[in-house]
Amino acid sequence: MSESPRLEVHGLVRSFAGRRVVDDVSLQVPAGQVTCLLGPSGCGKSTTLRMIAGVETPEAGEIRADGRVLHGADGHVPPEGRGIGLMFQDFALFPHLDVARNVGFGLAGGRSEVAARVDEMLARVGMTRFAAKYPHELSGGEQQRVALARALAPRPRIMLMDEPFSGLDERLRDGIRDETLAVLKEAGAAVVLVTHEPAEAMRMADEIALMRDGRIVQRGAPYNIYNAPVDREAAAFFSDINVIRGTVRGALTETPFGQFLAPGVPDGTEVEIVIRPQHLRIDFDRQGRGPNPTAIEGTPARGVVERARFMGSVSLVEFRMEFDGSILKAEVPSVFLPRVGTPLWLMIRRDRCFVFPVRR
Ligand SMILES: Nc1ncnc2c1ncn2[C@@H]1O[C@H](COP(=O)(O)OP(=O)(O)OP(=O)(O)O)[C@@H](O)[C@H]1O
Repeated sequence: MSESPRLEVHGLVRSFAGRRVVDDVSLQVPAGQVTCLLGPSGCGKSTTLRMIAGVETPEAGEIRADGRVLHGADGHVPPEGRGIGLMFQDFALFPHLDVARNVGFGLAGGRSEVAARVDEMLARVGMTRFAAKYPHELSGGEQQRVALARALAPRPRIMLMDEPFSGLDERLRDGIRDETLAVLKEAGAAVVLVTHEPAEAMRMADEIALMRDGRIVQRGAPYNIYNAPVDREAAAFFSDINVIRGTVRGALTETPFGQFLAPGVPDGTEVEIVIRPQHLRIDFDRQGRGPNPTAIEGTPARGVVERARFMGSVSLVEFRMEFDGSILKAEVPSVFLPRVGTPLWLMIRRDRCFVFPVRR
C-alpha cells in the first residue's frame, strides 16, 4: 500500500517569453481532499493546472499520481493516460449528444455497463429525468451538473477544475458549489480547483494554496489562511483591511490605539498593524469622552463618520480619524447606521490584529 499522496507536484516551473509565470510550485493532495489554487488573475493558477493535466509541459519539476511519475526526469505520460478528470469553464458539453450520451462518452466497457454507470452518475447529480435532453435545453446550472457527471464517470483518481462556476448566475452558485462538493467527496478523488474568488475557496477547500506572481505564498486550511495571513497582501486578498503604521521600540509599537506587541522585531523597524473592518468596535461619544481602555481592545481613538452604507446584514462605516486625518473602515451590525458627521470612538481587537514589518 502506497503512503504517497494521490497527487504530488514538486518544483513546477514554466515561463512564457522569458517570464516565469509558474515558479517552483509544489503541492500534495491526498485522495478525498479539495485543494483550491487561489490568487489574482495572471498569477499562474491555470498554467499550473494545465501542467498537471498534461496539456502544458513544465520546464522543471515533477508530477506524480499515487507515486507513479506522470511527468519528470523519468518520463512523461500523455494527458489521456493520466487518469485525470477535467472540468473547465469553457469545457462545453457536446451539443449534438443528449445528456446520457454526453456522460457516457468515451467510457470503457460493454453497453450495459456503460448505461449503468451513466444512470448512476445522473442520479448522483440529480439529473436522471434530463437524460434524453440536449445541452441547449438545459440551464447553466443543469449543464454544469452534467459536466460534473461526465468528468467523474470514468472514476478519475484526480479531478482538476478551472473556475468551474464562473459562468453561473450568482444566486445559483452557492447551491451548485455545495452539491458539487458533496459529489466530489463521495467520489473520493483528489481535487485541485482554481479560483480567483476567496469566498469560493473558503466554501470549497480543505486546503487553500494562495498564489502570487507564480509562487505559492501560503498554504493551509481556510480558517488558518484567513486568521493567520503571512503578509499584508495575503490579508487583503480576503477582505478590506485597515492599516495603522508605527515604529517598534523595545518590542512594542506605540499607536493612537495604544501599544501593540511586536515580538522579535528590531527597534526602529516600521510596522503595519493590519485589522479587518469587522474587528473594529464602535462606541458612543460622551461629551468628548470615550470608553475606558481595556486589555482586549486597547485605547479608543475618536473619529467622525465620513460615510455609512447599509449592506443588508451589516453596515460599512468609514471614519475620518482625529489623530491623523486617515480613514478607517468598520463593519458593524446593520441595526446601526450612524449619520455622516457623528463623532464616535473606535477600538480594535488586539487578538485580531496582524503586525507585519514594512517591506522595502
Ligand atoms: N500560452 C501562453 N503564452 C504566453 N503567455 C501565457 C500563456 N499562457 C499563460 N500565459 C501568461 O502567463 C501568466 C499566467 O497565466 P495563467 O492563465 O496561468 O494565470 P491565472 O492565474 O490562471 O489567471 P486567470 O485567472 O486570469 O486565468 C499570464 O500573464 C498569462 O498571460
